Amino acid sequence: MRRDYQIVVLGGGSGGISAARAAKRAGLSVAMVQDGPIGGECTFSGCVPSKVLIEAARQGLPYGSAHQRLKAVIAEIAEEENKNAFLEAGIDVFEARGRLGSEDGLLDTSLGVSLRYDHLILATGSTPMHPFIPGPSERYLTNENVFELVDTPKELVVVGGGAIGCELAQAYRRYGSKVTVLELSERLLPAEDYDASMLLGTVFRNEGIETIYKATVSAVREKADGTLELDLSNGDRLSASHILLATGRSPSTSSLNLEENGVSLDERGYVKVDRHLRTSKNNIYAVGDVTGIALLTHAADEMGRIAVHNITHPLRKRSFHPLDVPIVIFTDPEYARIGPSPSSIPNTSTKTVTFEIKDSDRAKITGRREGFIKLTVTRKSIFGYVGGGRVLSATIIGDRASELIHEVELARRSRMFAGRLAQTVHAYPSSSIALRQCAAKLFP
Ligand SMILES: Cc1cc2nc3c(=O)[nH]c(=O)nc-3n(C[C@H](O)[C@H](O)[C@H](O)COP(=O)(O)OP(=O)(O)OC[C@H]3O[C@@H](n4cnc5c(N)ncnc54)[C@H](O)[C@@H]3O)c2cc1C
Ligand SMILES: NC(=O)c1ccc[n+]([C@@H]2O[C@H](COP(=O)([O-])OP(=O)(O)OC[C@H]3O[C@@H](n4cnc5c(N)ncnc54)[C@H](O)[C@@H]3O)[C@@H](O)[C@H]2O)c1
Repeated sequence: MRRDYQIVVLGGGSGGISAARAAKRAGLSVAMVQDGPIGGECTFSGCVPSKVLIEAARQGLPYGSAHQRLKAVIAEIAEEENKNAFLEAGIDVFEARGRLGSEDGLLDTSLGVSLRYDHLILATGSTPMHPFIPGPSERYLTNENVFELVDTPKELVVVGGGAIGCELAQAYRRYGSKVTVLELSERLLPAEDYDASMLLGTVFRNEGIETIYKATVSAVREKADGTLELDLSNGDRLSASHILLATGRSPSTSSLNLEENGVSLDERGYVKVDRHLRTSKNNIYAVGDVTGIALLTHAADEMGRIAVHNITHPLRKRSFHPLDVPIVIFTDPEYARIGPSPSSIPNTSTKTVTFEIKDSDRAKITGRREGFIKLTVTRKSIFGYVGGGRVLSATIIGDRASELIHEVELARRSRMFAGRLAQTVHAYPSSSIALRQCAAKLFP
């Protein structure tokens, strides 16, 4: 059987949902092919369950109640985003695996139905990367099964001190697990700001989370009582009841017939796209994790809309700008960044001012004193540093960093004079006054 559509979206996670809805809004006939529940990783094994656990731990709930809440929140979101809701919205849904067909413009599905498309949007996401560790691999947890745990792990070893590792290590520690983080690099969040990483390392130590740097697991043995014994690359040994792998992601691009159909992949297997999100094949776009660009839900969501816009407005294309995507890591204190990564900022043509959160009255009131804001500005064309210059980037670690970052994002996006942040009246005693105080340091 064959069906015809203007747009076919392969994958029903954050990127696919956004693309399918945008295509429908644009009045196109659209089908989504999804081999699991609509919502993908974010809803079922990513943002939503992890953030419920983190927030419930912050509120002091016991793990059992947190786990019930996690299930309830997922169910509530799935209630709004499911096959029926999409069908009602006029989006055909095929619950199937899809792959590019041998004929141009054709997607084959495991249901035996082939879908002819004018444009295809790839949104197949990514899966956890599994480093090779000899041992009982069926005992290794990833984000795909860790949220199924109904009891707190007694002794949890988290392999990888990146976004997932840091968020979950802290959450499980707060539920009472003995937690050890193993990180290959010399610090937590190695891609992020050095000082923020040092601060988080101190917070982790104070909370009783052990951190072992420049180390990984080289082998695991399961003892008769079920305990796991871990050999570390530095020669040490650890024992644990559970191991969680959080060592990065692999793109879901194998067995899609992509290269056979002219869609180029990069050396890591991610789909190569140009700034308009078009692949090396004219009528195929890609959005979300599968592009390897910014592995975040809000990035996938934005990419979905941009891809559809570019398909429907070929003469007025929009670009996707990864540097305009905020990064937030929901540790406590929260970490947030907008703009170029700290290591890529040239310090010859920029100025950075830092404000310690402890110096704000809000911090004195709440007692949440840890953290800082770093604001980096660059010269504005013609005006140079007049008016404070142009906002280039910001790093915030501290209470409510996840909220504060968006004000800087707006300033950056609108190429605002940084001084406007210092001129803007902020309510006393809010957390965001700290941002105004930080910007004021541009005018000593
Ligand atoms: C623990 C964790 C916490 C996270 N927390 C956050 C957070 O707080 N904020 C944030 O912004 N991001 C967070 N992320 C990242 C976020 O979850 C992802 O960036 C986002 O879900 C990617 O969306 P996507 O649509 O690209 O892919 P996915 O959500 O993976 O969707 C792709 C879908 O395509 C389906 N699929 C794959 N191949 C095929 C095929 N051949 N046929 C049919 N269907 C197919 C898959 O089953 C999948 O459901 C987190 C991730 C993890 C793991
Ligand atoms: N709050 C959020 O937005 C959020 C939360 C979680 C995840 N995510 C997304 O999910 C993606 C994946 O998260 P992640 O934490 O798996 O990846 P990551 O890239 O953030 O971190 C992986 C970490 O594991 C380390 N590592 C790699 N191999 C190792 C090994 N063999 N032994 C020890 N350490 C090793 C790396 O040095 C790195 O620090 C992130 O890139 C992020 O975009 C976002």
